Amino acid sequence: MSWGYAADNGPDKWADNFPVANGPRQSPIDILPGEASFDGALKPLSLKYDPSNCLEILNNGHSFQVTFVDDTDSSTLKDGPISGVYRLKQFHFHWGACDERGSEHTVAGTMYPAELHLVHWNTKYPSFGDAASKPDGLAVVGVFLKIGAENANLQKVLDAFSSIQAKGKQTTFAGFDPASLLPGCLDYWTYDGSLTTPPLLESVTWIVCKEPISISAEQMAKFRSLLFSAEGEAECCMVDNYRPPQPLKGRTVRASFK
Ligand SMILES: CCCSc1c(F)c(F)c(S(=O)(=O)NC)c(F)c1F
Ligand SMILES: [Zn+2]
Repeated sequence: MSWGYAADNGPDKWADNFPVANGPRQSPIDILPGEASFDGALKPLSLKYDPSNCLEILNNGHSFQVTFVDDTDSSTLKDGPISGVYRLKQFHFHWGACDERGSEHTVAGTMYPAELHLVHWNTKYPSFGDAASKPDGLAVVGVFLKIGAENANLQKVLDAFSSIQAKGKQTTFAGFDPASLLPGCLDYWTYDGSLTTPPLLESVTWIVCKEPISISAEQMAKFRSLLFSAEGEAECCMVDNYRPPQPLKGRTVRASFK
């Protein structure tokens, strides 16, 4: 049976097939602002995305993701805590069955209803797949979602959900600007971590934005209309697709802000 988020294949079982689940730099973590070290050497994030790189939206059975053409340096992440150029590969979300849970990172124990992940790979390596196995291979920008005003930019993504309700469904999705999902303030925490889904590779420089973006309760409910299950299978709502916080194991979390 493959991994998932249910009792019999969820986060507590992942170590059976992916022993790195108990490794030294696992994600997510609980971020304690009072214990983060301000680092004046950290640069502001430089995110430059080209909406024409946006390719398609798909339900991969664990989340939905929007994938980007990544054969040139037209949608990139630079500066911040990283060196070199990282290319945007895809973005996806994690969310809960109710507004009280759903994010992967927590802030002093506070869970948000959802968390956006923008996945980038280091162009010092020839491909995403190659980078994904290197300690400095990936950089993921995490953005918390909180319940509030309707998010018109996010609505463009939600409007595509009818075409990707079941696992394996995908449809073209063009001209979307992922920068429209970023908060106004790009203050961030950063630490060395991992993918939060199997294979849980310890190759991610995490960049978690302090400021959340807003989503309305109705929009959040729409996330929960997606299915983990494929067409023809017993319907299983796609909810609670988040891994809980993992041990810090001596890692330092740095802050780009005072
Ligand atoms: C080899 C995975 C294909 S790309 C991908 C992904 F699909 C994903 F879901 C996460 S995550 O661990 O869930 N969130 C940080 C990633 F990090 C990724 F890089
Ligand atoms: Zn993720």
